[in-house]
Amino acid sequence: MTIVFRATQPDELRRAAVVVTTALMGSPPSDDDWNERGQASWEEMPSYTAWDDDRCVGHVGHFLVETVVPGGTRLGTGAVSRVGVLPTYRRRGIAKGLMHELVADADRRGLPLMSLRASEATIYERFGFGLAGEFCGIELIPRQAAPIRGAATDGSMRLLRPDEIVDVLPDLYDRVAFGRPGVITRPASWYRRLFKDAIEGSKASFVAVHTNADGIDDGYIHYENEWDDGHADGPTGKGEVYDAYGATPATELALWQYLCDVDLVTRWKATERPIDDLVRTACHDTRAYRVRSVDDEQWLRLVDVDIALAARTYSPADGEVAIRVTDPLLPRNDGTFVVSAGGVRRDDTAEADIVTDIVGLSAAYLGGTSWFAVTATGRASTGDPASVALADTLFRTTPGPFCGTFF
Ligand SMILES: CC(=O)SCCNC(=O)CCNC(=O)[C@H](O)C(C)(C)COP(=O)(O)OP(=O)(O)OC[C@H]1O[C@@H](n2cnc3c(N)ncnc32)[C@H](O)[C@@H]1OP(=O)(O)O
Repeated sequence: MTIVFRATQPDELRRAAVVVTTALMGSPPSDDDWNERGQASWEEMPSYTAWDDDRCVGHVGHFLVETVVPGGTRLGTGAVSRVGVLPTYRRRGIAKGLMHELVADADRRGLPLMSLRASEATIYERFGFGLAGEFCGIELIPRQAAPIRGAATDGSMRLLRPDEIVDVLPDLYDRVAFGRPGVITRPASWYRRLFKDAIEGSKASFVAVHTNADGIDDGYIHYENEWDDGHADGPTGKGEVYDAYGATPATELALWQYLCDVDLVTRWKATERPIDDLVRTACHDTRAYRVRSVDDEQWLRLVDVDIALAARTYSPADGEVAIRVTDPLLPRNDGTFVVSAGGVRRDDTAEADIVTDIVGLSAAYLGGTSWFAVTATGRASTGDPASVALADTLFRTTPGPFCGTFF
């Protein structure tokens, strides 16, 4: 059997979609789904397919987005998605061949980063991805949580009409959502998917916008609520929070104060919140905020180490640390990078304080995984624990990384 890997052609997209939905145990797109949204979202994604003769058997692709890195610069990113191989073709190196094509594609396009959400956490390190950020699932009991400390009190909230959402949100998201490293830009075409129920009015799904005292929209919250008839204390309201972005911490907290004031809801949940969520600290009673789960969120791969390291800022610290990196897939990245508060220089002759592979560097890059953890777990080595402490000071970011968008 000879498997051929090649860039997916426009007339092959629907067959690729069937392969991916089969692999991910979903339903293949209906004609309506495909015509309405599906085809367009596949067309905007550069992708590769694997072929056994004329049978499509595997697919990988990446959306072209930007990721905020520490300091606020946005770097071009291949947001990897729709990875799937037919059950009858697994464990023969097909995903490997496709991922190698995709990494090379990102490199050719000049994307300094690749990023993904993994179906299983054991798959992607072999392609250079490191776990760069986690999220937590939480529950919030509004009556216990309020008042939310630090919430802005001089603004106002308004609910968007369903027909306003696609017009208002892209610009608002771009203005207010980039407060953390790891946040990504959202292509305009994603809004109909991300806000489907609020746009169609098919559920009690809402977007509420915060307007500050100067009359400027500076935050929004996307949430749903419903009756919970199965609650032990009798019927009560419950709700789920999706996006909650404010241009300032005070605005973000005002969004949560708003949720606490929504009548009838006795319990909010959110499946994706930052690990260092300010909301927890802001609750009148911090036990009103319960962490229910912690999971891997953002897997990152540095495609161009020179550009990526130069693009981020570093925290104040005395001294410099030399990090030697190896990258079997992209040997151009092999080298020694000397990092200080002032920036980075490449000096392949420098004596290394820390030696790691591209996985270790990618994990530590956004400041979400410590060099201490990378070293202690064998992904990096050092003869000098003080260098590891210095690297952690330099790479630390506050607030920590969070993406918040599933793709
Ligand atoms: C970003 C996203 O889209 S996440 C969604 C990923 N897709 C899915 O989970 C759908 C269901 N699964 C699948 O379609 C396939 O099993 C895939 C895509 C995960 C793997 O495809 P395969 O063609 O079987 O992988 P392939 O044979 O190339 O394996 C490459 C390596 O990954 C390893 N590997 C593959 N799948 C897994 C897994 N699920 N868990 C752990 N290791 C795995 C293989 O052992 C192999 O290791 P090696 O290089 O050290 O020998």
